[in-house]
Amino acid sequence: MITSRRMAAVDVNAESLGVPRKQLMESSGNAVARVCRDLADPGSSVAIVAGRGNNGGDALVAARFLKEYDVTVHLLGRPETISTDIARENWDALVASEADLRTVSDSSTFDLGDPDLVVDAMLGTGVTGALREPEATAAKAFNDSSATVLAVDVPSGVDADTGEAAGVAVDADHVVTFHDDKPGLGSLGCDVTVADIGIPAAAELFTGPGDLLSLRRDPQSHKGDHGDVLVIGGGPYTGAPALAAQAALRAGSDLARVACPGHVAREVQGYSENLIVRGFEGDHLEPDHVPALLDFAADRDVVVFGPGLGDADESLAAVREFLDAYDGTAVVDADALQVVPDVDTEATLICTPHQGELQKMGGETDADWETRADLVQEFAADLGHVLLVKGAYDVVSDGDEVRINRTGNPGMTVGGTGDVLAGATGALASVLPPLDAAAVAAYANGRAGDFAADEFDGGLVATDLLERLPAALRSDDE
Ligand SMILES: NC(=O)C1=CN([C@@H]2O[C@H](COP(=O)(O)OP(=O)(O)OC[C@H]3O[C@@H](n4cnc5c(N)ncnc54)[C@H](O)[C@@H]3O)[C@@H](O)[C@H]2O)[C@H](O)CC1
Ligand SMILES: [K+]
Repeated sequence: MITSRRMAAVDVNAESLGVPRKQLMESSGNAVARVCRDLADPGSSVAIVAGRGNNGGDALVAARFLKEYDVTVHLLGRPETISTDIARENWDALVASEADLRTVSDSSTFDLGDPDLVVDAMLGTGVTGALREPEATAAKAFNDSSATVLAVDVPSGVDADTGEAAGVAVDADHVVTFHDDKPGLGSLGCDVTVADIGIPAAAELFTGPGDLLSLRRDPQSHKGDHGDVLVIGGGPYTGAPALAAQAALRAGSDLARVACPGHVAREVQGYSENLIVRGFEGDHLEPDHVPALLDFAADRDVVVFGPGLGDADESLAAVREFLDAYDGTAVVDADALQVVPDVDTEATLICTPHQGELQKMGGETDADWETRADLVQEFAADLGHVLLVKGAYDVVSDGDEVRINRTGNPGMTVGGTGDVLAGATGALASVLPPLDAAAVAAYANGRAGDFAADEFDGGLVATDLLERLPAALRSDDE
């Protein structure tokens, strides 16, 4: 099963792998034609009803493949209003080929005729709200006709994720959907064919520019909608919590707070006036601090636990106590990771170990990334948490799905890049599901590192990543 949102991401990732959308449309159209041949005998009449988006484009391709049928193509709207270049190119090819074409400018000019088969390609995953005209009139005509109705990707007017319709929708006999089954189709009671349209498995497995699409902001949003992240760390190290908190801001969090020992607090504040810093007594985290930290964490979206914390027994005991009682979302990094296998927590954890830390947690690793991916997936399932295991190929898994990130470069072995990643993961976990947050953070952190390496090669430092995170999180596909 794949949601519309994930499908849109995978589509862009396929494009970045060198498989353009027009090629996918050709495969989709071919698949539509194959199902038409299963549903209607050669020589029968087929009405292809195409909308102005890519769903319509799929069916315009199908028209070229159905030479042995009596095909009429109805375009809902004027050709100038076709909304994508690839759909328009396929329309133009039909015009040049003198296919039997009708354009429907308004609902009064729509005449379905009496076809044996209707191909519903009015709207696919691009639908918003109830069907407008002339689509609504056309949908009623399909539903009233005795023709077999084949829907392209999803019956027009139906939400592919929920199976619900905001108003009138096409009642299809059969759906040919692309790449993978859609969650909303099962409840419709029609036959579903899933057609492979040649999207490489790599477009789902490897993070890519499509993964950034989920970060688009609602223009109506308010302060706090994009995250309030609390970094708990510092002690032996002072730079690490400051880097993590600044990374949270650069990755889009509205607020970033740091809770750390008092002497660290002064330094962290000195690094950046953008941070809200709270010091606690003593020179490292102790169990006595936990009740106040739990209170402080309760109103935050995500806690990032571990940067610069050190591995004093008392600090690790405090991490254990905190996680035992905490039920929010936490990114766990650095020395805090080693307690994760022993805690019984209600919290949603995203653990960000490098391979040494993974082994310290009881996980296994391997030089071959595919084997490592299997091992990480199994270990994530055992732990019941999301793992982001850092390496030349980062492996992200929630125990069910696996994503691999290939951005990044050897210059990133410099100190502090892991703290940046942990902070960015915290910010993204305020706005995305945990697996997506980890995958997008790994992708953007590596991409920021690649931008920095263009300038500084092996001399890049962690603060270079901070500056480049916003650009690394920006989608070029808008
Ligand atoms: N990788 C893939 O999944 C591929 C999918 N393909 C097909 O593309 C469609 C999605 O195409 P898109 O252009 O994004 O959207 P639609 O064609 O569904 O619709 C856009 C079109 O419709 C108008 N519109 C929106 N809502 C309404 C409404 N309620 N009433 C009337 N009109 C509406 C909007 O203004 C646009 O003009 C996917 O389903 C697949 O079929 C690719 O071909 C191959 C790759
Ligand atoms: K459709």
